[in-house]
Amino acid sequence: MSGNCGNKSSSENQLRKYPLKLDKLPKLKFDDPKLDEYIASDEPVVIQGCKLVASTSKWNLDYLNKHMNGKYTVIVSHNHKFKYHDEKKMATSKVNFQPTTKRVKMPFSEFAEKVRNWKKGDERLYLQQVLDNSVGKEIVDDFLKFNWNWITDKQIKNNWGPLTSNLLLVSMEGNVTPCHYDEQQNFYAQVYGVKRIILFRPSEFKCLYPHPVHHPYDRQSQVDFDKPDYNRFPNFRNAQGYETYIHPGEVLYIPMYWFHHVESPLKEGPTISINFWYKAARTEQIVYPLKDYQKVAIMRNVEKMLGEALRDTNEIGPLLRTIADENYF
Ligand SMILES: C[C@@H](CC(=O)O)C(=O)C(=O)O
Ligand SMILES: [Zn+2]
Repeated sequence: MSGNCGNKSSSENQLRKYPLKLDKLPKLKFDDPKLDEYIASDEPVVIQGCKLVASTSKWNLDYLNKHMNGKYTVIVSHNHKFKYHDEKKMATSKVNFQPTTKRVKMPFSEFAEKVRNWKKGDERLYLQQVLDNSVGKEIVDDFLKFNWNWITDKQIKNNWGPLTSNLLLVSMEGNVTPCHYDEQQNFYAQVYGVKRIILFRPSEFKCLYPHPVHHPYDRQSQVDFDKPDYNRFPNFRNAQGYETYIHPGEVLYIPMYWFHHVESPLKEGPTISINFWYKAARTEQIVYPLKDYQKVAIMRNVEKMLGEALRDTNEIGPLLRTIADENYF
């Protein structure tokens, strides 16, 4: 792998430039008493030394190639962006939607070979495989040796729901997962290489313009960070975000509903990460004032309810404008 991943400056000049004001995220040791306060208050933080995925310290492309002998989910993109689309919503969506990526099943050996021999102009690949028993015995053994005590302690302490999945993420250098939010809590563990993650509070919703709920790009920002359209998205100029670079062994807590943009540095080889998605805690008692993510959840429910009531999702926008329009009040 070229470049010195440990040196942030080598990663920095391998990064794409965005017109954003970004503060640094805190990095805390796993036994820092402040850590649990961050997680309990849905604030992102990088955790060091928790050894969550210490059993993957020997993982690299060769090791995975040796022990993953099946076919795995690989996303293919004709550019560096891997914007997620909901295939179920493609079927029901009223918009003329053309996805920019496709999802294929590919032997790991073919994936590794294409990554190694990639040249400018080739399609880009991003392996995104749910860790299940389709991977080899050694990988399962490594999985069983994750620091489940540590992460289960966090799950219970914060009253989270069940672990829904672990996604194994093997990215080519330079790949980008554009800005989006998820509705689950996420411990994002870095295994190999350095990854850059830019995050925004749920309250930055107005600056990031996520697609409508019924759109296949639901939860994804409409703003192209590489060339923002300020006429359509003027508030993007005021987006206030955070940035961090996570190194092997570090774990980033990405709170649910926080927007995040993830990228692998341009010329530092493939990166490997594993995420841990947990269902959110059930809201026992509603406390006012509501949190910003609760307001995003309410907006989502209004869109869903209107979609059901109106049937034609093209009518949701005009009806909301009628309600919001000052002529009405
Ligand atoms: C898939 C991942 C992004 C990436 O690793 O490229 C992500 O968005 C998440 O774990 O919530
Ligand atoms: Zn995500």
